[in-house]
Amino acid sequence: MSAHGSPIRMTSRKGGPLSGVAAVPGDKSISHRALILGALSVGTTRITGLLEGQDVLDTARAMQAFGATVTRTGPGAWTVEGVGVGGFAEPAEVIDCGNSGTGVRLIMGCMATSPISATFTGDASLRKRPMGRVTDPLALFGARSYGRAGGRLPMTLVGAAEPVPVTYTTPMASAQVKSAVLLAGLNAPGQTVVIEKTPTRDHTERMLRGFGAEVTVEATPEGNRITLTGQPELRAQEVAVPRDPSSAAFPVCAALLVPGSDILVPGVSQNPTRNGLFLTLREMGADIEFLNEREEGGEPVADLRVRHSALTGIAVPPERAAAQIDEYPVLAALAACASGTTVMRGVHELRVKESDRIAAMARGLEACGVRVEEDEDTLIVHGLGPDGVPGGATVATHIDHRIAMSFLVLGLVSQQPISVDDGSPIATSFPVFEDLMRQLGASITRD
Ligand SMILES: O=C(O)C1=C[C@@H](OP(=O)(O)O)[C@@H](O)[C@H](O)C1
Ligand SMILES: C=C(OP(=O)(O)O)C(=O)O
Repeated sequence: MSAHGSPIRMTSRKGGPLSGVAAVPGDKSISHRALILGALSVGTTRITGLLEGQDVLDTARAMQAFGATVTRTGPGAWTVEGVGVGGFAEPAEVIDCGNSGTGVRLIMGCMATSPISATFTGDASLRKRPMGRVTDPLALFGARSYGRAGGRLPMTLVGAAEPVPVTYTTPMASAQVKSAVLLAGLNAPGQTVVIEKTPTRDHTERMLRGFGAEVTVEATPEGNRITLTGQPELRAQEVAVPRDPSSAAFPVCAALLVPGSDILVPGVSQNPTRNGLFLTLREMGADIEFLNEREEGGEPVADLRVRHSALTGIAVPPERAAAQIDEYPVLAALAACASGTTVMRGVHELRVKESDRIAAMARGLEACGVRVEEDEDTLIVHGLGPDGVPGGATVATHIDHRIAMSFLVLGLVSQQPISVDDGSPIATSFPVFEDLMRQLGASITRD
């Protein structure tokens, strides 16, 4: 599943206002976790609203390989018959996680404390990404890993036959690392503790509790101290996956940029560990109304009414980085059309995503005529104001869905169209992106 086939060149160009309802698909982070926790539970978990993007489909296939029965019963409707904590079978095949850092790192976590081994691989993007950040803490449980230089995939992980519980302070703000440790802790006796200096998305903690595990979170001077009591019996659940705020970011930013636009984006998570972009956009002058605030699938959600707005560059608070980590590419594209400068600091984690997102955005924006500055931890975009971005370039996306979608959004307002060399990775997280954007009135074509 890691082959992307032939590249799909796509182009976006200026057109009329965007209007209508942008019902974006299910949350990717929660979809992975629903399948994984379903596989680790006793009984049949029923999931609705599952994101049917390639990243999540790869996790579904992996759960089958470890012994769970995963069945699609309708659009976004899936069941998982779990094998219980500690019940994973040794897979007979290589686990190919495609483009998904979340998939591979969480799955490594949940097999690391079982007496089985598995070999993991992924596409050319995932094979470049660092896995030491999960295999280091997993080694403390007793797991061993054999990968390529620099802790790269392909990699074989040998699970601990007699795991011990672990107390681990995450060295970087990463929900994937936190989650890998907590999932490994499920099959270790006693209490596994993760301390994180900066809070990151908390779906694993919320969902583990929902599946019946004992998880406590305590605020300490060192940061959040998350304690999991090992070897629980997880019980199958009904999971209604809320819509993905990281996907919502694309139609939201497009509507803010295209003159005359007025759209509604229903059911967007307002989980404080995920809503950083919306706070940032409001500080830039965005007209976003949060309507009908409620709870869905255990997450606070709201319907967003978004209207075209005059935007001003700001310094994004670095402490907000984790809560909008996947939204920096589209924020950088939007910042190019703001008046003034947008400063994004504390963003070094962007360098180890599907691509080096600081470099990919900087090179792409420069090709479109925008002045940027970067250092290891910073991206600064000098906005050209509405109508100021020349465009007229073909941007390299480096097998990165968010780079592709960000430049397709920018092309809706640049003076000349913008093309991306390969839009096929969009299917990893937002398979209906083109249709949804076209229905709103955007001009996005395949060349
Ligand atoms: O746990 C998750 O579901 C995710 C965590 C983040 O990655 P890091 O843990 O590398 O920050 C994020 O970028 C990714 O898209 C999804
Ligand atoms: C970083 C992302 O995903 P992952 O790490 O799961 O590949 C993303 O979707 O932006």
